[in-house]
Amino acid sequence: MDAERVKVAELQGNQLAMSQQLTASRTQEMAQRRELDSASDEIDQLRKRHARELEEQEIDMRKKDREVRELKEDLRMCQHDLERERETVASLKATVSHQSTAHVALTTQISSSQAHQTALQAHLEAEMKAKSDLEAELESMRKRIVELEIETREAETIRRKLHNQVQELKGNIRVFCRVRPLLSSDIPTPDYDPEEEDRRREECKALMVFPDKMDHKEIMLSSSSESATGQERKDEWIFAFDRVFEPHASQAEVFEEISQLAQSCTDGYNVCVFAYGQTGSGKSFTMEGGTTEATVGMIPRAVEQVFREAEQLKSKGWEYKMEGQFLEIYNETINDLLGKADFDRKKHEIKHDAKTGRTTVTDVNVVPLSSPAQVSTLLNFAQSRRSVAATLMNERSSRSHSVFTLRIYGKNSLTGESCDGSLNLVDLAGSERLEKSGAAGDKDRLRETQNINKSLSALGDVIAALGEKGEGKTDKHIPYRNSKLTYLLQNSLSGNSKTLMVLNLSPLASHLNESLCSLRFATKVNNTTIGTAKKQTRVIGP
Ligand SMILES: Nc1ncnc2c1ncn2[C@@H]1O[C@H](COP(=O)(O)OP(=O)(O)OP(=O)(O)O)[C@@H](O)[C@H]1O
Repeated sequence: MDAERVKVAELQGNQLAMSQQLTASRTQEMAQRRELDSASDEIDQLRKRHARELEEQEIDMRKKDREVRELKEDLRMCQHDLERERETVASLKATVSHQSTAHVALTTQISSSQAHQTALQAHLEAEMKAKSDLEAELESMRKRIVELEIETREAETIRRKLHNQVQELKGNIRVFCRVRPLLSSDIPTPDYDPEEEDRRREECKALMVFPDKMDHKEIMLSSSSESATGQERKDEWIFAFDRVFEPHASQAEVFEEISQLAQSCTDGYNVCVFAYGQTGSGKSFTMEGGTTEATVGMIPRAVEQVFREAEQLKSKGWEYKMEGQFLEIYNETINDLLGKADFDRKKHEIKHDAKTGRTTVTDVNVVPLSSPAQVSTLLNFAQSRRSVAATLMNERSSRSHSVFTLRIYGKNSLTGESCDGSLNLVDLAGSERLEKSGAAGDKDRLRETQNINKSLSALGDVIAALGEKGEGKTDKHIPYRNSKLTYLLQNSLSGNSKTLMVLNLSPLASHLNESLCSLRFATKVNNTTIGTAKKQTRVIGP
């Protein structure tokens, strides 16, 4: 039991200790509970603070998130910008590299340009120097030109005088002889026979010979006949003229010899060119010619030459005015070929102005001319009027004289000189004799032929009288009034006028006698000189 009591005491001591311990524990627990409470308060506070802080942090976080997003966006934008900038940089780099290449090239170019510029500068300076030298030279040339122009004008005046002297030395009356070729119309048709053609050609060759192969001044005609005693008789006639043109001579060759005379017109001289010969001998062909360049005749060529000459003389101060008239003399009556009516019925009178030396014909058309083309229109017009007249009066054109006159008035504004010349181109009526003309039984034809013969012999007489006057017989009467033709041409045949007669011949043996008559008439003219040295001519024959 003691043990028990001891035990109980022990237990009670344990219990007390334990109760003390419990109290202590309780105190401790209380303290701890207080501590716990304060800790829990503290925790609450901490929690609250933490929650607040958390909330603040969340707000902060959200703010930060937004900022991050914004920053990200900014970053993205920046990256985009950066990318773009990079691209720009890359392209700029490429440009820069390109530019630097270009720069290098440009630098090279600039330096070469500078070198070129330097060279150009030097060249320019040299050119400027050359220019000023040239200007000085030009100035001296200008002065020289003015001097030369004066000299040229003086030379032109001298040339005119010399040209005139040359023309005078050649003779103020010249005669050319032109034989036309044998034509197909000369061979009889129908029943054309080539042997007959050959025979005629041989006959022509035997009839006319041109002995002077150098100067072409002679023509020899020969014929053989049987005398009464049965002996063969050969006759030869040699004629010499200023120029003889063989059948093959072209219009250009003939004109070459005449062109000098055309020039005299622009120098203020009167020139007459006559075509003389029997009908069909080639007078119209020589004067008017055909329509082609090769066949065009003396009238258009002379007119062309006068216009050309006038144009050239413009540079020497000459200004020309030209006018033309075209008349026909038929049966001693003047007809105006440029008249308006089909057939000229007006009465025309010839008037000479003693003061001016000008000849005018009343009531005729004088056409101002400014170009050769106008002249050819005028010739065609005259030709058509002649054709009308020809149908009205059988073959009239060959039975009348046609006179184309080109008047040329010139004034030189620089030298004060003036001139007044005329070019008369005359297609004379056929020169056949009465028996050949078939006029014997025809009264009208007889009158025509007598008039033609009268005017042609009047022309011969005037020329012969002019020749005598030129040889010293100063009081010699010149029978200009003996025919309308010579009266019309009075002023163009007298003084120091220049006359050319183109004697046209047919090559046919059947025309021998007509040809001889024509040649004798032309020889009479050729032996005449107006005021200057007489020409040497010879005629041999029966
Ligand atoms: N040199 C020549 N070359 C070629 N044909 C020519 C030549 N001369 C004249 N004829 C020709 O001869 C023919 C007669 O010539 P043209 O009419 O000129 O003679 P004409 O003497 O004027 O005659 P008419 O007195 O009848 O007017 C014409 O057919 C013409 O073409």
